[in-house]
Amino acid sequence: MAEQQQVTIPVITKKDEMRAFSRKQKLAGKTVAFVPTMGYLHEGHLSLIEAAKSHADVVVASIYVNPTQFSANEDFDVYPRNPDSDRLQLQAAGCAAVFEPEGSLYHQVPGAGDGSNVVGRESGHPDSHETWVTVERLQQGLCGVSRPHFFRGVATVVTKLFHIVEPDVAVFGQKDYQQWRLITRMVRDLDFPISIIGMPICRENDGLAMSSRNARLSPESRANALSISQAMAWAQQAVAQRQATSAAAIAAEVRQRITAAGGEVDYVQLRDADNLHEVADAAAQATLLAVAAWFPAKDRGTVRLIDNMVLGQLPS
Ligand SMILES: Nc1ncnc2c1ncn2[C@@H]1O[C@H](COP(=O)(O)OP(=O)(O)OP(=O)(O)O)[C@@H](O)[C@H]1O
Ligand SMILES: CC(C)(CO)[C@@H](O)C(=O)[O-]
Ligand code: BAL
Repeated sequence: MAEQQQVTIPVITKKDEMRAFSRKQKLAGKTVAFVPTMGYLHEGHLSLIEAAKSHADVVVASIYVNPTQFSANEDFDVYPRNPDSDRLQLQAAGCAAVFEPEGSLYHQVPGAGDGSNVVGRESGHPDSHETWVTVERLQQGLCGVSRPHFFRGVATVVTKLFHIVEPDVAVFGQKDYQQWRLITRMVRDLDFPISIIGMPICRENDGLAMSSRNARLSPESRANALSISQAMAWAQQAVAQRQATSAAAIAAEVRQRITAAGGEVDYVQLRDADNLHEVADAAAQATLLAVAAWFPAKDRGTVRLIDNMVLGQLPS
């Protein structure tokens, strides 16, 4: 019989214990890197842990499916979860501790329902959580259109996590490109003493961007979702060879290819890769080609996938 692996990594569930753990490392002269996640880990997450190890002495990861970044009609309830496997993966990757908050990270009023602050499910209690961090311009557009509560929830929970973990460095994936730029801007604007590192997208062998949500795709959708990376690869080549550089024309072609493969496109947009301003000519600067599209899920509903490629040079 195969021997079961034991979880030996410290699993910290309380905010004050997490803060004490980090402070203890710092008192011992060590630097702390932090990798926030929503769990159901894959190699993309593990690449962030690897990067974190190269930037600090000690790495802490968090697993928390943050309710406030989901609207009521989104996939909070069916978001994939597997904490046992996550803990073992983090342990094997060399993480020093994992923060898995017990219950809600948000202030809860006894007797005020689940107090989860999921938009659309708020208890409405006057003493529940009411403080939000918004990055005014960068939270608009792209994912901010179909997920209007998303970036407010992300900026707020990342702020809370930064106050709890007190890292020197935090690592984010460029798959969530707008999120990475927004957190970089938030840290600059609000003087967090934290360096933000953005790491490249890890892909499956056939090019699909790794994502926890891929687990919810039907086999047919899994095959059809390849149209996203394939259409982006077409765009990258078209710009490199100057066959097409008009942002509008490239967006239209990418949209058409994904739609033809059965995807419902949320957006296809070309933006300045640094500040996400709109661009007209993809060859005039480092240009982000960003895509979001829905494909049918294997159970019910749809799965929203995001992906992107930079046409040209990445911002620092
Ligand atoms: N394929 C990937 N390559 C690099 N980083 C990634 C990849 N997928 C996710 N990340 C990063 O991991 C961190 C945690 O993301 P999260 O836990 O939401 O995983 P996810 O796979 O992006 O989930 P989903 O796509 O279902 O939202 C984020 O900084 C995210 O950008
Ligand atoms: C940064 C994050 C952990 C905040 O909940 C989440 O948005 C994610 O996993 O990318
Ligand atoms: N990876 C970003 C988390 C989310 O989509 O809610």
